[in-house]
Order: sequence, then structure tokens, then C-alpha cells
Amino acid sequence: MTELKRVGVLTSGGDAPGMNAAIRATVRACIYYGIEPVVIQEGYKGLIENKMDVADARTVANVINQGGTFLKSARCQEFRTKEGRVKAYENARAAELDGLVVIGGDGSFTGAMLLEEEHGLPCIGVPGTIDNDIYGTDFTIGYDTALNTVVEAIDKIRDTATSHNRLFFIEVMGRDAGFIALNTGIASGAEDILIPEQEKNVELFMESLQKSGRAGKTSSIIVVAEGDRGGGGVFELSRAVEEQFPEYEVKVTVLGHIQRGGKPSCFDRVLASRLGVAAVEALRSGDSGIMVGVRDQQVVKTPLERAISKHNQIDNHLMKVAEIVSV
Ligand SMILES: Nc1ncnc2c1ncn2[C@@H]1O[C@H](COP(=O)(O)OP(=O)(O)O)[C@@H](O)[C@H]1O
Ligand SMILES: O=P(O)(O)OC[C@H]1O[C@](O)(COP(=O)(O)O)[C@@H](O)[C@@H]1O
Ligand SMILES: [Mg+2]
Repeated sequence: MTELKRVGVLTSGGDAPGMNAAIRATVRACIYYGIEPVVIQEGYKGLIENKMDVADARTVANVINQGGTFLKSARCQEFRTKEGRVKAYENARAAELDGLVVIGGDGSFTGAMLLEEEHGLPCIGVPGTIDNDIYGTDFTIGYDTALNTVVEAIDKIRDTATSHNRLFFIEVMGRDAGFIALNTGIASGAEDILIPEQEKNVELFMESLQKSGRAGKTSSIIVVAEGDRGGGGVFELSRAVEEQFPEYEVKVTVLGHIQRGGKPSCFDRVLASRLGVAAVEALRSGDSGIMVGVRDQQVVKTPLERAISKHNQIDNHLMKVAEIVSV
């Protein structure tokens, strides 16, 4: 077992529901194993600006049920520079950190990898992002909650869509990944789902709309991932459809940041608790430069380098399911 005096924890990149539960689990696992936890504010920005405090078990009381991250998150440009990372490391060393737990997405893991490579500070990644776009884990913290938030919102939109002859384009988050769009599209009964991994050309899309019309559908819901550019983005696509199908009243809803908020689901709280504990246990075992995740219900470790350079594949069978159930 590696002797650890102090371990730091931060949240970085886009916040995700369940990050608080992951901070809590990290802090409490440290205390359980006799390590002093240090909480760092505002991600890498706080590390550079030396915003950190020793925590105790009560620091993380009453946060498991809260969305967002009480430590705050940041997208920090300075940390992308070598000089920025030197400053961050100097502060980590002065605080006597023997390891760092980084709760965030692929960008945060790239930063963690560089910090470790350049300065030798052992870093462990915990996947926290609603996008579910991290290789080496079946689920990222926040994804399940976001799915449920989106489905609830689309259900409401369906009520108005069916009360009129309306065609709704609903843009969901996912800069480069279609996992949210595909799963919420199926769960909310969407007529079509557009994702960046499998961009459909506009003609094909129009054909499937025509088919829906012929099948007697008087209203439709199309779920579009924000990263999908097949039709030039949700507004351009809606204009094209309006021209071709004057019988439909076309509406666009961009769900936006509502998808990132709210109380974490039970699934996300459990996942976050598991992974926070696993991160501390990994540091104790002498691991570094890895991410902890779950595959087939087991905690697994993946080198950060692999976690950021590979991608989870969209399940083609699920795409087919979406096509079949929307006839
Ligand atoms: N290539 C990089 N080099 C160093 N740090 C990076 C790099 N990419 C991202 N980071 C750091 O991680 C932060 C979060 O990354 P970002 O991509 O915004 O979110 P996420 O971690 O959720 O993917 C960035 O603001 C930056 O401080
Ligand atoms: O709110 P921001 O910071 O502009 O970021 C929006 C992006 O953040 C996300 O919600 C999550 O992405 P990351 O986890 O990579 O930060 C994306 O789906 C979305 O494109
Ligand atoms: Mg990212």
C-alpha cells in the first residue's frame, strides 16, 4: 500500500449531476483510510490560484442529493499552458498533495495527464459529464440524470405537438456525442434521431418525414444532438423542412442547460459513490494516470491516455431499434 498523507479533489469542465456525490465519496474514502482530503475550488483555476482547504467528513454533509458541484467547476485556459500547470503543481506541492482526484470529462483528463507527465503528481480521473463520451466506462456520472431530465421535457413537448399538427425539432446536448439524443429519442418516441456519429443527409431525412406523413402521423418529434451538422444545425434544418412541408407548423426547442441541472438520480449517486471510493483506493494501490469506470457492473481502470483517445461506439442495433419503433 502506498502511504498517502494528503489527496486533493476537484471538479472540472461541464458540471454534471452526481459530481457532489463523487466529491463526498472521495473525501469520505480519504478519511476512512486515514488520509487528509483537500478540496480544491473551481477546478484547475483554483489549483492555479491556490483555492484549497483541508476538508473533513462534515464538509460534504448534505450534498449527495444536490445537482451541480459545490466546489464549482471551470474551463481554465491558463491550465492549457505549461506555465499554468507549473503554477498548479507548485501549489499542489506546497499543500503536500500526494495525489489528485479529477472529476470531469475528456478535457479535464488531458490536463491531468499532462500534470502527471510534467510534474509527477499521481492523478486519477473520475468520469463526470452528462455526455457519456468517455471510453473505459459504460456510464459517466450525470448521464442518467440528464437522460431523465430530457425525457421529462420531451414528454411535455409531445403534449403540445399532438394538440396541433406540429413538428418539433428538439436539440439536446452532446457536442461530439449522440448518446443523449439516441437514448432519449427512443425513450420519448421520437420519429427521427440525428446524431454526429452517423450524420444523415437532408434528402434522406426528408424522405423519412414523408414516410411518417404517409403513415398517418400528424405531429412529429425529431431529436437532434447539438453536434449533428448533417442538416446544418437544428435551425437550418427546420427552415428546410418548413419549405418542403408547408402543412406542418415547425417549432424548435433547444433544451440547453436545463439538461445539466437537477437532483442526481439514484443511479448517478451510486455510480459516483462507487467511483469516488475507487479513485482513492486506486491511489492507495499505487495507481496513477488512470481513470476509474464501470464496465459490466464492475469497477475497472483505464489509462487516461486511452480514455481520452478512444470513443465509445454508438450501438448500431439501438439505432435500428429507433428506426423500427418509429414506423
Ligand atoms: N489539451 C489540454 N491541455 C491541458 N489542459 C486541458 C486540455 N484540455 C482541457 N484541459 C483543461 O481541462 C478543463 C476542462 O476541459 P473541457 O474540455 O472544458 O471539459 P471536460 O473535462 O468536461 O471535457 C479545461 O478548461 C482545461 O483547463
Ligand atoms: O455550458 P458550456 O460550458 O458552454 O458547455 C456546453 C457543453 O457542455 C456539455 O454539457 C458537457 O460537455 P463536457 O462534459 O465535455 O464539458 C456538452 O454537452 C455541451 O456541449
Ligand atoms: Mg468533454
